Amino acid sequence: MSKVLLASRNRKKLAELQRVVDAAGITGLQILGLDDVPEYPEEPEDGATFEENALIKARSGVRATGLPCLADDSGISVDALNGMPGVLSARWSGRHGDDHANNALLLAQLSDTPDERRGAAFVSACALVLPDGTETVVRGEWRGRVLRAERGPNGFGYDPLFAPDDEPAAGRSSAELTPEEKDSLSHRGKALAQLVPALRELAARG
Ligand SMILES: O=P(O)(O)OP(=O)(O)OP(=O)(O)OC[C@H]1O[C@@H](n2cnc3c(O)ncnc32)[C@H](O)[C@@H]1O
Ligand SMILES: [Mg+2]
Repeated sequence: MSKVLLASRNRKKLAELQRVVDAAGITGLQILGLDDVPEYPEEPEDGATFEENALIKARSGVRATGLPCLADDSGISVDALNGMPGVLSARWSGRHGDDHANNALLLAQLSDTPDERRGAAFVSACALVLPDGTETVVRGEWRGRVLRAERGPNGFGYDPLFAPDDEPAAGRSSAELTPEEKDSLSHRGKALAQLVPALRELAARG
């Protein structure tokens, strides 16, 4: 069984990757999380772009474990905030990973922004780095609008505040989509879809 490490502390990303791999019918690929490998010092996510940060995470995973390594760096880019929070999305409120505080701050910052200027995009860059040094970086984007209050129980992070533009999601936040609906439309779904052939090949190596 081939192994790939998802160098992420976010369990929701692990679940999304597992669903994409299962939906693609890829068998023979075991996805490990950081909890499944010996602890190693993680480097700061201090890149200027999602792509740089995804590479930082994937390269350090390969260096530490010798396993093929996948990493996602993602966030929400709000038009009215000139693309911020962007790479700072996970720590926008100053407390890393505090979804509730991050969402509250974003809502407050946009309180005077009218509906027609609440456009935003979720962005995901995914990097796959192999022990032989091969590096592949892909990107997916998901356009929508920032709502005026949180809505819906699913997903994570900014999902309750994000209303996708796509017709099938009409009138719902991304936290009101089923996991399968989110995968088929989302930034991460679009990025990971581009890596499916490489993951299939990894699995086939046994
Ligand atoms: O770095 P790792 O360990 O992978 O996990 P993380 O949660 O810190 O992930 P990022 O550094 O990539 O930060 C991404 C932030 O952007 C937000 N985000 C990314 N994808 C999202 C999604 O699909 N739905 C909602 N929010 C998302 C979420 O709030 C995250 O805190
Ligand atoms: Mg992070």
